[in-house]
Amino acid sequence: MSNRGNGGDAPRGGGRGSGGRSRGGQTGGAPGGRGSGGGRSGGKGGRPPKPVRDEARNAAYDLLRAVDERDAYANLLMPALLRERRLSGRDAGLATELAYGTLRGLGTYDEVIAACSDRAPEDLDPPLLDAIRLGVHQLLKTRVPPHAAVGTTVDLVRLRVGTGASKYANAVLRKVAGRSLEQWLPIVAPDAGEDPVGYLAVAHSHPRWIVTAMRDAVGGDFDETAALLAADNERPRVTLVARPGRASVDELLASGAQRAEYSPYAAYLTEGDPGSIRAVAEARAAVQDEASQLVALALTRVPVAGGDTRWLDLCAGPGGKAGLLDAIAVHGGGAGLPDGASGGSPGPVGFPGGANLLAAELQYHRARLVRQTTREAAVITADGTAPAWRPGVFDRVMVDAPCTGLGALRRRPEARWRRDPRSLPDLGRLQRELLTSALEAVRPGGVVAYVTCSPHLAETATVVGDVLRGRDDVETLDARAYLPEVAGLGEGPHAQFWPHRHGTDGMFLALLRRR
Ligand SMILES: C[S@@+](CC[C@H](N)C(=O)[O-])C[C@H]1O[C@@H](n2cnc3c(N)ncnc32)[C@H](O)[C@@H]1O
Repeated sequence: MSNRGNGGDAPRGGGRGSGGRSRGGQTGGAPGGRGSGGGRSGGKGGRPPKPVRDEARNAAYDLLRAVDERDAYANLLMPALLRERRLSGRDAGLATELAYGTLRGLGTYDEVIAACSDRAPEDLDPPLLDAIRLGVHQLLKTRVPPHAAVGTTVDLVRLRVGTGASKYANAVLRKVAGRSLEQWLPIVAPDAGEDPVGYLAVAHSHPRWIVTAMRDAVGGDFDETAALLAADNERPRVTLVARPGRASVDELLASGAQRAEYSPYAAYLTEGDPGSIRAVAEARAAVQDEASQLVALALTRVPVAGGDTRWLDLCAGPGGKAGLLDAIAVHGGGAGLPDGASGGSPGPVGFPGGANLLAAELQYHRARLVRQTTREAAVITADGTAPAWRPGVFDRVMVDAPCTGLGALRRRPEARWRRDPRSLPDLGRLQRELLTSALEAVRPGGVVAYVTCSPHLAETATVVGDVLRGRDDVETLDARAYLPEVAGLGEGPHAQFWPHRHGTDGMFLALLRRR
């Protein structure tokens, strides 16, 4: 992530350049006096002590380098890296926290580094910059003691980058250690009154364009935007789904999970590896965000007159929602739930079962993943905009459209720096085509769910509004009415989940009935 898009384009505060570099661990005493960070200054005129290799920090560092050098996806690479290094338990937790936290926070950290260095972050050698970021994260966002944060980082730079670079890192980090994050922000962030977007971008480490999009999506409120951005920097909880008729929430609870707040199929896993739970290993249960479960459930709850046997998932890969829809279609929404109850949810579970799902996915390898999450569904590799089916044959259609994924930034730590606002027009065209195709595929009286994992208005209400403009054959339903267990879904008629309100991904749902 040496080039992190336009995240750092906020005007810098007065601190830039105020902390001139000094060498060899002699930083001249960092102001603020937070213990001055310890660090490695070496013996009197002698050689510094032999660097110690810290496996957790090395793994975190290697992840940062892989994300920068080969565009690796952190959440895919990290588990493999931990296995390869034989890191488990606390070490695995530390490596993951340090790597993900650094990736999330580097928009803030680069501003602090800029204030403590005579070179702009973009002018530093990327391997050195990543190591310094790792050190800054420990200093400003963790309870790692400052001397350990500086010392382990300096050792890491000596081992992995070079001795000269380690002196530079030492000098920068000792300056950083002189202040807390709260003390740095007024120095490095723009004034919140003059440039609220710039302030939020630096304070919460998001590119400006995402701050603007989130602000618009929450209705312009500064504090709510700040809460949303802060939630993006939190580690998401692990939520499991018990696919009805295949597993039960009680089975997940017996495996150590906790009852969830909203979805009747959900349980929260607060510790441990989901893969070690038998129902998950057997694909009867899975890891699935609660909002993903609820938008699928909402589609199945809408009453549909007449036959209700043919369902379509138009964008099914990798198969999360298809896995749940397939189970509900076949077994019914109440299967596996206690009699007359719907888990922790007061909402009805609705559909009685007896339907079949067709799951379509453009990419072959993703269609193969859908086959692993479903049991009874027919899975095809197909372009949803050029249907392989006759029009008007489906009773329910899910279109979970490709999008920027701005609602899932918590679980993809580097994503905010990779997403590009220039992708919005192409995505918007595809979203409109897919929704139009879904409305053609559904029969009169049938229902379509349009879903995105993004709250960006250009991908949500605007798409729905544009597609429906001039059409009198589609009724917009109040999606919130089919999610009675969840408050705070917005002004309607569409429903918007939020990380800061619901602890879920920022999932959008529109429910549309063909007349
Ligand atoms: C947001 S993801 C769907 C996630 C999925 N519903 C789930 O819950 O796991 C969007 C999917 O649409 C697929 N896609 C993109 N263009 C498509 C098209 N024209 N027809 C069908 N699928 C398409 C992408 O490959 C991607 O797998």
